[in-house]
Parts: sequence; C-alpha cells; structure tokens
Amino acid sequence: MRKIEHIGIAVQDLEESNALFAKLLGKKHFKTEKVEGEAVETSFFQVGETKVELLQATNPNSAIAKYLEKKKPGVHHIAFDVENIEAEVERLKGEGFEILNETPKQGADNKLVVFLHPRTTNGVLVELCQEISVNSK
Ligand SMILES: C[C@@H](C(=O)O)C(=O)SCCNC(=O)CCNC(=O)[C@H](O)C(C)(C)COP(=O)(O)OP(=O)(O)OC[C@H]1O[C@@H](n2cnc3c(N)ncnc32)[C@H](O)[C@@H]1OP(=O)(O)O
Ligand SMILES: [Co+2]
Repeated sequence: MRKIEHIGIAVQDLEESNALFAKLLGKKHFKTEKVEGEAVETSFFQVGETKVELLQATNPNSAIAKYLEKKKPGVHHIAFDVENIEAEVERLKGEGFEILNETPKQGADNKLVVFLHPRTTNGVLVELCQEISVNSK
C-alpha cells in the first residue's frame, strides 16, 4: 500500500455535500464522475496527497443506496493506492482477507479497484486502487 488514495464518504445529496465540503476544506471539488458499474455519482476534493471522495447512489441497487438504508451518511470506505493490484490481491488472499471482487473493476478517477469485505478488515470497507496507466489502455 503506497498511500491513502481517498476516503469515501456516502452522501444523500451530492450538490449539498459538495458545498459543505468546499466550506470545510476551503476549496471546491476538482471533478465529478459517474461510475455506472457502481451506480454512483462521485465528486473529488484533493487534500494534500490524498482525496475526499463523495458518493451519491444513482439507483436503489447501488451499494451506497443499500448502505444508506441502514446507516447514516458518513465515512463509507478507505481506499489505498497500490502499485500492482493483482499482486496485492494475491498477497492479501494469502493473509486471509476476503476479496469481494478478485477481478479488478473500473473505478473512478482512472483507477482499477478491488474491495475487501469489512468483516475481515476490522469493520472497515477497504478499497484498493491502481492507476490505469496510459500504455495499458
Ligand atoms: C467509485 C468507486 C471508486 O472509488 O473508484 C467506489 O468507491 S464505489 C463505492 C461503492 N461500492 C462498494 O462499496 C462495492 C463494495 N461493497 C460491497 O460489496 C457491499 O457494500 C458490502 C461491503 C459487501 C456490504 O454489502 P451489504 O450491505 O449488502 O451486506 P450486508 O448488509 O450483509 O453487510 C455485511 C456487513 O458489512 C457491514 N457493512 C456494510 N457496508 C459497510 C461499510 N461500508 N463499512 C463497514 N461495514 C459495512 C454491515 O454493517 C454488515 O455488518 P453486520 O453483519 O455486523 O451487520
Ligand atoms: Co472509492
């Protein structure tokens, strides 16, 4: 794990939360992006080396929608930047962590992502992110 790539925060209303976090952080989000595969719309704030990712569900089947059925808006996951996501998945499997999607999937902000089940990570939903480099497209 090279650094915390982002902190994912589940929100009910992206526009409202964008305005709140702009006040909190003293800067506006630098992008919004829909991720069809996760049925979310995201917005990103750069905070030093890491980011804050706000996530709003775009349909009721979204993991974010399901989360907000049971829990209040708040910190949803921690994402770590990794050099080689396949190698990291193998390493973590060997360490006994439960991988939710062994095959990396498309995330936001030009990343391939994998999630670990929170029941094997002390109750924290963990996301691994690998930058999709230009020559691997
Ligand atoms: C755009 C992308 C990106 O950055 O590139 C994203 O981040 S997309 C971010 C959205 N996509 C994802 O999160 C994809 C991965 N997430 C998932 O597959 C799911 O949300 C699960 C983590 C498997 C949870 O699914 P679901 O809520 O249906 O299962 P469940 O209700 O049985 O929950 C199983 C247990 O996990 C707990 N649980 C659920 N969500 C949790 C969360 N975010 N953090 C910590 N614990 C969590 C529940 O309280 C429950 O604990 P108890 O059994 O003790 O009650
Ligand atoms: Co994320």
